[in-house]
Amino acid sequence: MLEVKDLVVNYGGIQAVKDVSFRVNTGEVVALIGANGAGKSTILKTISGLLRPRSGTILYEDKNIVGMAAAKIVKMGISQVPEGRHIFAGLTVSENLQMGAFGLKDKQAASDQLAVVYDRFPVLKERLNQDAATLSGGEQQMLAMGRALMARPKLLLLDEPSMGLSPIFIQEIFDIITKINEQGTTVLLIEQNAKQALAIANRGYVLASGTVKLTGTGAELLANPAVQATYLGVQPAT
Ligand SMILES: Nc1ncnc2c1ncn2[C@@H]1O[C@H](COP(=O)(O)OP(=O)(O)OP(=O)(O)O)[C@@H](O)[C@H]1O
Repeated sequence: MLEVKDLVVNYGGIQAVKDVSFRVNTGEVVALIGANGAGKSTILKTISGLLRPRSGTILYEDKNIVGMAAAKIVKMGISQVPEGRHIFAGLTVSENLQMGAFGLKDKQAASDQLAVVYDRFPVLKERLNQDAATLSGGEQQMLAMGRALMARPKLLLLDEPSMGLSPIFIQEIFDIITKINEQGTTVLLIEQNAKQALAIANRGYVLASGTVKLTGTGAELLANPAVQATYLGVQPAT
């Protein structure tokens, strides 16, 4: 579905992504993990069309989407939930969700999809007239995910969905991601919470300093001593 090849992204003189290649197959959950500053968010923003790479290709369903406008990329089936959620704080829950449907062709499609989103996130239905700013952190994350789902994406990009959430909510968010995937949406997830991300991922890539250092199935990476020592806080055996 998605093939990123030899991606290089700079911010002025800073090379944030040095030479990254990876792929996401239809139906998978793929996790990109890595420390702060490894380049994860930059990669997602480049796929979404918010940043232009210096070089490299991003093939989505066999078309190179580099240089396409972000709105066109959404219409092609890629939606991103940004880091920090970026919900519209002055709008209600329902207004936020309707904003996510801007690319859908007709009102009926939008209202059908709204029903799907309320079914997936009952808490949003209970609060549809509440100002988004007054939602808890976990509810805001659900709203941001619900808004991205309003566009009926084939590929959902999630930037640190567990950030700032309590442990019980983190588990709930990962369970929801699994359910969204089981219902047919392919997921590319970036996370610092490597343990839970790899636990739900079919495959993962470990990034450091702007390049891919390791790849494998979620289970292989969870069992890898280097990943355990660096990202999972496991002390090496002596
Ligand atoms: N707008 C910007 N201008 C200049 N440098 C930037 C900008 N955004 C990111 N960078 C730099 O690019 C590098 C990669 O940042 P990026 O946000 O992609 O990392 P990340 O892996 O997502 O980190 P985190 O987990 O902390 O969000 C960092 O060194 C960062 O300082």
